[in-house]
Amino acid sequence: MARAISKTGVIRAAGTMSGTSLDGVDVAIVETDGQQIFGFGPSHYRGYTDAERAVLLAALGKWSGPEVDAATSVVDEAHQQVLQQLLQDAPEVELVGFHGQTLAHAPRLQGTLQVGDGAGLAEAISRPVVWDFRSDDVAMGGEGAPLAPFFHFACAKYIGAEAPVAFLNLGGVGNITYVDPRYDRPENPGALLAFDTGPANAPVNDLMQARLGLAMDKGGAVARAGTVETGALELFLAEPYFTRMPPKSLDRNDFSEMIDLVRELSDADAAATLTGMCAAAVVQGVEHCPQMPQKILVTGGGRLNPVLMEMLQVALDCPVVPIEEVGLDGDMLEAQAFAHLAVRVVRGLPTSAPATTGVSACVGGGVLSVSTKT
Ligand SMILES: Nc1ncnc2c1ncn2[C@@H]1O[C@H](COP(=O)(O)OP(=O)(O)OP(=O)(O)O)[C@@H](O)[C@H]1O
Ligand SMILES: CC(=O)N[C@H]1[C@@H]2OC[C@@H](O2)[C@@H](O)[C@@H]1O[C@H](C)C(=O)O
Repeated sequence: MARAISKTGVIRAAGTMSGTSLDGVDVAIVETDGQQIFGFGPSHYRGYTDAERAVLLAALGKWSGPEVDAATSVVDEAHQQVLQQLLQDAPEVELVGFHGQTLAHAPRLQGTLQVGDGAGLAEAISRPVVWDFRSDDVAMGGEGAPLAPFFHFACAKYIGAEAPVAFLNLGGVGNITYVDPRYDRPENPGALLAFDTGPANAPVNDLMQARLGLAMDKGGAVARAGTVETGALELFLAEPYFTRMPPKSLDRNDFSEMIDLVRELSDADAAATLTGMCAAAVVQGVEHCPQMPQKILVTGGGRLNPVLMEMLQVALDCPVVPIEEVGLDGDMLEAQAFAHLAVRVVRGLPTSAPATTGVSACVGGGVLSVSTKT
């Protein structure tokens, strides 16, 4: 017999995220009724091994075939392991939101692909699992991303924001959510505006890997020694993506040719220029906001890069701070988002809106798979 999910009240849900940086799987617990956040629980992280990362990298940009099957197995195994670990600490978890790993994203063409078998996961951990969060949005004309905005709205209420704030996620790709907390619900027109700002850390990571055999520019040390090459920056900003009105979204490798713009530069200048491009894309993005947010709360690994944070602070006319400043967890926010969204799905609440993904009407995506075990 399947475990029933309570129809009202607070649910202790776990959410997972395997992001575009391909570093590993985050899992985190949120206590929520799908609208309000009541608290946060423990979290875990399970890194991918080099061999696993190579399997995922080989499948990036592919829609089917043996590479995708191999990547799916890696994703399934890593998620089962990290969730089994979490459930030892928190057996009371009632529901799991399983994002999976995005391998390809072209919402207006082939669609969007997040691999991972939610039905298999539900059996493996004996919990109901909500997964495939993005397909319904894309089917209704949306970008399928970003999806964290409805959670950001709840976070803005949780931290007691009274004026518009922005959540800026700097992972492999950057995305921003403008939240006006004076509205009651995230689906109210005017409450949210969200979109991907541009590439964030992925190009710098790719540069570090190709030139120095490093996974990232830790602490921005390489960029700190260099100078931004303005000609390359201007060419980058001439990309039509930046003048396109939001909502809009990107695939990890949509800007992979950026690396050509810095090919002739020294390591330090190339790193500084790619970091400057990430910052400039965010600055362009902030201009799309209805008004300057009172604060920009930065989440994701980019908040740990002081060079990037300084570039943002110099260019933007409002405080740009790590999200820890308001008591939230910048490493786990995306995993927490999918816990919250899973609860919204089982409660029949929408997970995206025209202002967050460009979808034709509010939609509650996601597939619910229930374990057959008691
Ligand atoms: N100490 C650090 N210094 C500089 N950069 C860092 C540091 N820590 C993390 N990063 C950057 O942040 C990246 C990881 O960010 P994050 O975990 O938010 O990505 P993700 O969740 O995989 O991506 P996305 O949100 O696009 O799915 C690293 O690959 C690196 O580029
Ligand atoms: C298609 C896809 O997986 N997009 C991711 C990616 O990583 C960051 C950015 O691009 C964002 O749009 C999204 O993830 C976050 C969690 C989101 O949906 O809100």
